[in-house]
Amino acid sequence: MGSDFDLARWRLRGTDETYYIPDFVSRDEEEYLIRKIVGSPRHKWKRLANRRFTGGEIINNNILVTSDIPGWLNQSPDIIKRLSNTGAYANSAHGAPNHVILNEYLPGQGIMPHQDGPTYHPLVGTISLGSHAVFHYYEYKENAQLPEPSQTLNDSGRGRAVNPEPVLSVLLEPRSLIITTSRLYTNHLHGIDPLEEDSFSLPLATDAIGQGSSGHYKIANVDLLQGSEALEAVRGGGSLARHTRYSLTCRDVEKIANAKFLGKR
Ligand SMILES: O=C(O)CCC(=O)C(=O)O
Ligand SMILES: [Fe+2]
Repeated sequence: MGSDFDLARWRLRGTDETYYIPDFVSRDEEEYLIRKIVGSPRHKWKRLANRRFTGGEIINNNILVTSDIPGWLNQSPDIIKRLSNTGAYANSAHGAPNHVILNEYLPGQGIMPHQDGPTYHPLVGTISLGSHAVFHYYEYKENAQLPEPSQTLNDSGRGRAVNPEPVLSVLLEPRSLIITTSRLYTNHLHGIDPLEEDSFSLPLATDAIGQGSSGHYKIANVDLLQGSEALEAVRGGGSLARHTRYSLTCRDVEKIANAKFLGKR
């Protein structure tokens, strides 16, 4: 993937802020990366519920203490370089991700709708390995400031009610990359439902009239899907069983501290 990568080609219809790139890593690379993830020393990851972190620790004032991206992510294959070659990180402070969060999901596990917050340049690249997921983006309810604890997500969204109907849903195939930027990053939330399988509904006949092949499918990237199983499930109103999924979420932390200086405090 050279630096002439055509990012615009992968933009999701109807958005200015989301790019879905299927087969961002090959099957061999996927297998290699999963092997490295599963075999990497657990003490190197900061653990939080079903999430593991690498690539440095963020301390309370939004500073990355060390940049510690493991060799299997930035050597061969050099996923970090491949991400920066998409051009998506061109305007971020370092022009490339310097922080990676690894999430691990068993079938039936998801992640509550949340925002990633202001620590990062407002752009995240998410690589899916091992299984698909359906990623939903949500918006806050207009003028709603009432506390709704069941829908309170993280500090950035505390007390704001969320519209439970997603504004955008994307099927993330294994080996794909999704890039979320700008308003969808800063104003919306994102999450994955805790399901063992994802079911897809057919578009209503009335909706489909004049809408072309992808008309009103709930899955916004139906035109960009590569796998026949995924296409069949979405187009045919079928379902896809989830397997263990690993996601690598790659961001640019804007302020990097001098680790030695911090250590002496
Ligand atoms: O696993 C994913 O695809 C999403 C993870 C996520 O939203 C996060 O780490 O902030
Ligand atoms: Fe997130």
